[in-house]
Order: sequence, then structure tokens, then C-alpha cells
Amino acid sequence: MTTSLIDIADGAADQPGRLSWVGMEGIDLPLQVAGRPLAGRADAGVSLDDPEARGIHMSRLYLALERLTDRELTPGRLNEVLAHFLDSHHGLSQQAFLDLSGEAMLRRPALVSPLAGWKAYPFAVRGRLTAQGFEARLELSIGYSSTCPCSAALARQLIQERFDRDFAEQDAVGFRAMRDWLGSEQGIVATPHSQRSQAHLELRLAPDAESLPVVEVIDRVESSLGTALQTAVKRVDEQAFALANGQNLMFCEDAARRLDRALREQPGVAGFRLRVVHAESLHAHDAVARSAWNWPGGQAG
Ligand SMILES: Nc1nc2c(ncn2[C@@H]2O[C@H](COP(=O)(O)OP(=O)(O)OP(=O)(O)O)[C@@H](O)[C@H]2O)c(=O)[nH]1
Repeated sequence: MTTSLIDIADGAADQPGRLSWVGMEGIDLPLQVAGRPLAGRADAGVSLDDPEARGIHMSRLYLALERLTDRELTPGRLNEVLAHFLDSHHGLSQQAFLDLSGEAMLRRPALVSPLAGWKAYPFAVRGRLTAQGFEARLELSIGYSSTCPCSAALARQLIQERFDRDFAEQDAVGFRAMRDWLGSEQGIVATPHSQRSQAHLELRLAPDAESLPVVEVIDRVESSLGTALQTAVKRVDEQAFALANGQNLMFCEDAARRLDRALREQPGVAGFRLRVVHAESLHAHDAVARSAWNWPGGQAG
């Protein structure tokens, strides 16, 4: 004889009331993003709109996540799972939520040498299914290098002053002497400071977006900044990186404006909010700039 298991979640609530979100946070979930498997995390929930119901059915949400594990993550698949959340909570819930996060691994080529290496890009995908329909957001954090334009100008000024001192006595400076001086630490007396910086993006995906534009956005951001963090590096790559930094001197305002312009043209993106953080080596606090376009409330903050 089998005993039927008591199910108190099916009973009435001690204290009736609606809840805006009920579910589970921090579920381990293998995902596939940018063509590769990764260790992901999921926060899955629904609203509890029946004020009398004691609880939702956590296991139904948990089991629905399984269909995300063996295929590339797409907005369509996110929508499917959210629809399943609501179908399995008919009469209880009218809104479904699913946040997925992890680190996308991309292989990035060196600047000059034929080498390549791996870079991890933290991401989150946030899906909502409500009476207004399906909405998906993609969040990405992308590291880059920024060299301070003010520091670069001040360093150039010091180099000029050093030049004045070293060559003031001479009417004409010979090519060879000048060349040697430019190649010496005694001549190039100062260098500008640069910092490892981060662009944090929140993107509203267009309703017709068929895929997550993870690689496309990362490529666009890195090419618009010009100073992507490198992976495998030989000296020839390091020299190219030094040139790229010198040709792309950036305050945080410059970086934010570049990204704002680049992301407005990104197919599949209907709006965004961005924040760039320059972890200054000049001082112990960060320089930060924010921007937003087609963002609910117009908020950049
Ligand atoms: N609703 C709810 N369930 C919880 C919570 N903490 C743990 N659970 C457990 O989650 C398990 C799964 O719940 P259900 O999905 O309702 O499981 P079930 O009744 O076997 O499955 P169904 O027949 O599909 O409803 C139960 O054993 C609950 O006790 C909680 O805070 N709220």
C-alpha cells in the first residue's frame, strides 16, 4: 500500500496575501553561451497572486530549467521556460521571472602574434513574462585598459622640459643624438598612468532578437574602445598594446561616450544603461561615468 504524501503547499495560507516574487535563488545550472558549456546559476520565480494559496510549486520551476541545459541559451528558450512556469502555476501566478548568470568563455587572438588565449566575461540574462509580454535583458562586464589623457599631456610636458635642459646649449640637434635621446629613460622621463577598467552594460533585447548578442556586443565594445585586455602576449603584442593605449587616451567620460554611440547601433538591442569604471592608479577611488538610452525611466544611475 502506498501512502499519499501530505502537501501543505496546497492548503490555505495562515495569513492571506499576494507576493510579488516567490522562487529559488542560486540554483546550479549548466548552460551553453557563445557555443560553449559553462557553470551557470539560476534565480527562478513567479508571483503568487492567489492571496489564499499557501505556496507555489518550487519543483515545477526547478524541473522546467532542465530544458536550458543542453542547448545554446536564446531569448526564445528563456521565453519557453517562463511560459512553462506560468502554465504550471495556472490560477496562482501571472508573472514569471528567470535570471541566469555565469561567465562566457571567449577565445581572443593576440594583437600581432599568431597566439590566442581565453577570456571570461561575466554575464547575466534576465527574462520576465507578464501581462505585458516577454522581456529579456542581457548584462555584460567587459574589461579594458584606459590611459589618462591628462597624465599623458603632463608627461609630454615633462619630456619637453627635459629636452630643453639637455639640448639648450646646442644650436642644432643631430639626428643620431635625437634618436638616442628619444630611446633613453633619461629622455622620456615620465609616463602617463593607465588603469584596468570595466564597462558594465545592461541591454534591453529587441523583442525579435533570435539570439543573445554576447559575442557581437563584446566585439563591438572592444573595437570601439581599442584597448581590450589581452590574453596570450609576446613582446610584439605588448608593443602594439602600448601603441593602442597611446592612440586611445581616455577619461571615463570618453569611454562612456564611445560605448553609448557604439551600442545605439547594435542590432538586437532596443535600449541600454551603461556604467564605466576606471580603477584609477592615481588615487584609491574610481572614476565612473554612466549613460542610458531607451531605458525605462531614462535612468542612467
Ligand atoms: N512553496 C514552498 N516550497 C518549499 C519551500 N521550502 C522548501 N519547499 C519544498 O519544495 C518541495 C517541492 O514543492 P512542490 O513543487 O509543491 O512539490 P510537489 O507537491 O511534490 O509537486 P507537485 O505535485 O508538482 O506540486 C516541497 O517538498 C516543499 O516543501 C518554501 O519556502 N516554499
